Amino acid sequence: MKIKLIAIGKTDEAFLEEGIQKYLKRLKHYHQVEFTIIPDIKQGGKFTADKLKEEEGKLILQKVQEGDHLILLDEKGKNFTSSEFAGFLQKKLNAVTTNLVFVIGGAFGFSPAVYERANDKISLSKMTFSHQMVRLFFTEQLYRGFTILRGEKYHHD
Ligand SMILES: C[S@@+](CC[C@H](N)C(=O)[O-])C[C@H]1O[C@@H](n2cnc3c(N)ncnc32)[C@H](O)[C@@H]1O
Repeated sequence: MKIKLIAIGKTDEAFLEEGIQKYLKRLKHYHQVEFTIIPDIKQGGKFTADKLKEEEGKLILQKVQEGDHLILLDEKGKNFTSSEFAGFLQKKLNAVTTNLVFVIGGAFGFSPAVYERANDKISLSKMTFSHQMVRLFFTEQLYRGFTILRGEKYHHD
């Protein structure tokens, strides 16, 4: 089973890309994690927010295979401490036999179709972050989660 992380649009800041790559590299020691970027919709700036979410949603759902366990990163999702998130991750690793797919929405979030397909919604904070920054925050939290599960000295409660 792979862990997949999907985001919309190229990471636009070198300082974010550097951090994301740093945690993806560290994650290799724990699990197979695949990061996929869905290219921005051409002329998307001319779309309404709802239309853009709908088109992005179609592309997101094309990447999700039948049976995949789809978890949305969403500011209105379940809130965890990092240790609780590690527990959530462990439960998914035990129970899910298909891919575990985490998705970060586009600048306006997700379409109703994506919400409908989702198995879980998790939040990193009640605050809203840019979809660019969430990539870095989440890869770090995923890494932190694995270190907690292994009892390594990275996280200190
Ligand atoms: C700028 S936010 C979208 C905000 C909002 N839904 C809207 O109406 O515009 C872009 C994406 O970043 C992710 N995101 C932002 N803040 C988050 C948080 N606190 N926890 C988890 N994901 C977050 C979500 O995937 C969200 O769809």
